Amino acid sequence: MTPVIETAALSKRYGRKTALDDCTIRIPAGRIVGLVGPNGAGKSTLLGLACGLIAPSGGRIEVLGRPPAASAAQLARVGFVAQDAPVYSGLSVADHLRLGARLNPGWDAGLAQRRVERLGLDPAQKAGRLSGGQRAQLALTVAAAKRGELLILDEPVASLDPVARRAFLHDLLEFTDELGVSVVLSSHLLGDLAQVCDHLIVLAGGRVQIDGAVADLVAVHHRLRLDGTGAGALDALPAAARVVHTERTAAGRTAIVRCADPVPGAERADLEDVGLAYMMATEAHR
Ligand SMILES: Nc1ncnc2c1ncn2[C@@H]1O[C@H](COP(=O)(O)OP(=O)(O)OP(=O)(O)O)[C@@H](O)[C@H]1O
Repeated sequence: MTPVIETAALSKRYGRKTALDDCTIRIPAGRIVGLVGPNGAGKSTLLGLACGLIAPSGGRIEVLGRPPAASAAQLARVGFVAQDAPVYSGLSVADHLRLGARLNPGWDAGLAQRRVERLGLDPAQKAGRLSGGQRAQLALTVAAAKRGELLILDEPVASLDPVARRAFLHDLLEFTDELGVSVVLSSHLLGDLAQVCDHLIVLAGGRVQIDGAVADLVAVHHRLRLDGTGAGALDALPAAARVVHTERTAAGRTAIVRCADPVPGAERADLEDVGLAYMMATEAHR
């Protein structure tokens, strides 16, 4: 199956600033991908490249097997919601749907209508008067009703409270299942991503730190509690093990260890442990 996004040595520079460097990833179809990284890691840059909004400085990127934004037909295959869920504040909910219908050849008016009704959005309400959660849902509705094959969402839940975030992500899961669409969403909220993502990409310092199916990543990462300096436990690790990061918290010191074999005394790491360990390890080396 054609990957939804495939890059090779992709880079993007803004003047002398390298925002993305030597990025090589392959995202299979049908995944819900969490893209995480600290501020300035290059997440929006990677998503902008995937949408064809910006051009690479080097390397190659293909989206659904073609260069991004190669044609109007290619643009119609990708739904994009930029950071802060942009909507037209002077236009009503119904105006957004009318505009979507006019601009998108594959517009699914029934889907848009059903979502607006189910979310309880008043069609006559101006978008500028909607809550942050409702605006995010409206932007997602417009992107979804394009009926593309890939949805790219840049920090869609950043401004939402925990209850609205949970509702948004639950809804996203339901309709991606229904539409069979692949999703790439960036977020700082690893706990939220753990609820919905089956593929994780960690970017830090403009570079991909880790990329893979969540099930594969958690299978080879372990959380090891350390006593005192932890020297004993770390010395006893299998030869193939690599300590990704150690951290001191109120509960004591913990190491996140990468190892394909079992690590005696360790627990299975979760998506949050893995994402955070790679981000913090990179920051610690800067
Ligand atoms: N148009 C631009 N001109 C110059 N530098 C830019 C531009 N856009 C991004 N950058 C720089 O590129 C780097 C990556 O930015 P990017 O917005 O991709 O990061 P991000 O991971 O999305 O960050 P955040 O989580 O804060 O949204 C940053 O150092 C940023 O300052």
